[in-house]
This record gives sequence, structure tokens and C-alpha cells, in this order.
Amino acid sequence: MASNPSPHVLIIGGGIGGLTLGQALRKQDISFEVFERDTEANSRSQGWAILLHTVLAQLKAFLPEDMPPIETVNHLLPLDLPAQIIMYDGARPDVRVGSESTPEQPLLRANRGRLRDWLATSIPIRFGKQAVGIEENDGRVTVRFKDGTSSTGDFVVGADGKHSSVRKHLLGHRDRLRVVPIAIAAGELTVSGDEMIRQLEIAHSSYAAMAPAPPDDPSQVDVMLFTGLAQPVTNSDGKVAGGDYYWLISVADESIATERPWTAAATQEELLNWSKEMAKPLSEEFRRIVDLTPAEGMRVPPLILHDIELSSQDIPAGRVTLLGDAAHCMAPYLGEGGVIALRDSFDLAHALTKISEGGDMKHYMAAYRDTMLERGVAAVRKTRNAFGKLCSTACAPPVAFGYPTVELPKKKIVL
Ligand SMILES: Cc1cc2nc3c(=O)[nH]c(=O)nc-3n(C[C@H](O)[C@H](O)[C@H](O)COP(=O)(O)OP(=O)(O)OC[C@H]3O[C@@H](n4cnc5c(N)ncnc54)[C@H](O)[C@@H]3O)c2cc1C
Repeated sequence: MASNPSPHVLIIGGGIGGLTLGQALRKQDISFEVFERDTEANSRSQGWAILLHTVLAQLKAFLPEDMPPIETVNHLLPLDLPAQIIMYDGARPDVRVGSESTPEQPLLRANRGRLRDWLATSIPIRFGKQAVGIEENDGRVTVRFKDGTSSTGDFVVGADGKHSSVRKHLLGHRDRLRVVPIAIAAGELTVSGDEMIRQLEIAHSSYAAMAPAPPDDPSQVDVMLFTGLAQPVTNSDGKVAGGDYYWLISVADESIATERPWTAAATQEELLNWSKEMAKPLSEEFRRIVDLTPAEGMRVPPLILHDIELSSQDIPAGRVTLLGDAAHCMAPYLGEGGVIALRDSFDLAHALTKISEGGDMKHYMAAYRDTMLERGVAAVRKTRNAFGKLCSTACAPPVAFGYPTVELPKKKIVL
């Protein structure tokens, strides 16, 4: 194959997918820039924690050898506990089913801020660059930014999340983002001492407690309370004294799919009261995290979930493409969106490497797009049914987060 002149790749969005692509291109010596709309690395919270499963070996293989060990992003550090994700029937705190990290089936729950810093190793992110327009001319692509500047390259990758400006360029006025009809409230709090031990004994990393609506009572709805440790809190001796926790309560609610959902207008007080009311079918062991949360700990406005299904007609096999949430955002109930964004990045880095070695551009960009969409659309469809299904199978889904679930007896924790 004749070698193409090394392409320059413009990556729009410095989130999980965009930065992973950047690292994979850095390893292949392919020129790229990452443009991020945030004004600086810490201009907003990166969220709490994210579970990475079934992708860790590939992550190590695709990323450059000079990266610090990925274990440094582990949200449990400095606690020496394996990642553990548990699902409960909300009325049965005694039955623990889920997954625990083992050498054969590794799970890494990453603190999101640390993960972004890790993925940004040796990548000079261009902050304050919000893409607002794209033009394609003579085999080159120019991205215009809100600050009036522009950049030109050979490829543009929309890794700019669920409200992607690059997707809007590809779809024009036909954007098909869909609101997921589930009402959510989220709370944050720091717990310490015995409460931290109690929470860790329920699950080291995160747990979901489900209360399915009784089939004979149409006034009731499915409820799921998800609780996670963002990171332990240490005292001046470096000893773990507590933890930053977060929780999300999800309730099936068709009214959310309106232009102005009620949760967007609710006060912190109202969201907390609603959460306490919705958590009532759950055992006290699960409800207490909600009861302990102060009104100031409620996130406003709360999350609105979206999903989208694209087809190969939406993304020409050319110089502008998408990855991650920009192409296939979905609700978080199967914990797949981030893992799939990583897989997209590996596949796109492979396609761009082949093109830089002289491979046919249309062939490799079409192959990437088709694989990425097939995987993404399947996950979006599976996730659509996941909330109701998880609630109705309560604590016993046979597979969760990539691995078969098992019963994991409760163990005593000493801090
Ligand atoms: C509550 C919750 C829990 C989740 N838990 C998990 C989990 O456990 N496991 C899992 O695999 N997935 C999980 N996900 C999904 C996961 O967070 C996403 O799928 C993942 O972040 C997608 O990565 P991305 O890089 O495509 O997009 P993002 O992470 O959204 O990054 C997009 C980046 O683009 C930037 N940007 C946006 N617009 C522009 C623009 N116009 N110009 C320049 N930059 C722009 C944004 O600021 C952002 O930095 C969860 C999601 C939620 C909401």
C-alpha cells in the first residue's frame, strides 16, 4: 500500500471517548488535536465514578506505554478493597447478587476526575473551544469555534457527547435525540465513621436497590435507587475517615418527555421530599442514604436522560464521523455507554492508522462506522428495556456489567 501523507485529526470533545482516541493516535504517531468546550480542566465537575469492565486489557494494549498505571484512577483508593457492584431486591437487604473484581473478570470503577486526568496524560487539550460549525472543502475539513477561531484538518471526529454539534452538522435539522421517560433525582453527601462502614458493607463500589411496581396496583411505579462511592475521604494521617457518596433515584415517568419536565423546575427541597416518598417501598437499610442527605446536597437541575438511534445513512463514509455518546447515547442502567465509547475509539484509531498507511479512506471509514453503529444501536435498544427489566427481575439479572452475576455474602469491613 502507498502511504498517505500523515492525516491531521481534529477531535471535538475531550471526554472519555475523545481522549482515548487521542491516546491511541499518539501511540500510532498520528497527528491530532483535542478541542474541548470547557474553559479549563476543572471548570465543572466530571461527575462521580464510572464502571469499566470487559475492556481493560484492550485499554492497556491501545494506549501508549508511558501512561501511568490505570489502577491509579480506582475510586476506592486508598482502600484496599476489590470493586464490587451489588444489586438488591429493595425489600431483601440479606440477598446480595452482583459482581466483584477478580483477576479473571477485572472490574475497575474509576473516579471520573482522575480518569479524565489520566486520559489527558501528554495531551495538550485546547480548552474553551466550542465547535459551532463544520465545512468540508477539497478533501479538508474546517471546524469553526464559538470564540471566532477555526481549525482545519483531514478528519473531524465528533466525540462531543449527547448534544453533539458534529452530529447536528451530519443530520442537519433531523436530529433525533429522544428523552428517556424516567424521572431522576440525585443527591450527594459525605458520610463518616460507622455510616461509611455500613455503606461499604452494602457494597464496596455501588449498589442498586429495586422496588418493582406491584402488577395489581396501577398507581405504583418501578423504582430504582442507585448509590455509589465517588471517593473515600482521608484525614490528615492519610487514614480513610469517610466517603463522598452520591445516589440517584429513578422512577418510570412518561411526563418527563415534555419540553419542560417537572424535575427541571423543582427546588432542592422538593426533589429531596419526592425522593424520600419514592424510596418508601425500599428497606430502611437502603433508604437511609436518602434520609441522611441535606437539601443542599440535591443536584439541580437533575439529570434528563436521552438516547438516539442512528443508521449508516446518517454518517457518510468520509472525513467527518462520530464516536461515543455523540453517536449512540443511552440511559446508564447497563453501565455500557463509556465502555462502548472506548471500543469506538480503538476501532477508529485502527481505521485511521490503516488510512495513514495508504488504505482506502472510504473503505476504512465505512467499516468503522458500521461496526460502531451496530454495537451502539444494539446497546441503545437493550438499554431501553433495561430499567423495567432490572426492576422486575429485582436482584437476579443473570449477567450485569459484562460478567455473570453471583451471590456475594456480606463481609465485615474494618477501616
Ligand atoms: C449517571 C451516569 C452513570 C453512568 N455510568 C456509566 C458506567 O458505569 N459505565 C459506563 O460505561 N458508562 C456509564 N455512563 C455513560 C458514560 O458516562 C458515557 O457514555 C460516556 O461519558 C460517553 O463518553 P463520550 O466521550 O462519548 O462523551 P462525554 O463523556 O459526554 O464527553 C463529551 C465531551 O465533549 C465536550 N463537548 C460537548 N460539546 C462540545 C462542543 N460543541 N465543542 C467542544 N467540546 C464539546 C463536553 O464538554 C465533554 O467534555 C453513565 C452515564 C451517566 C449519566
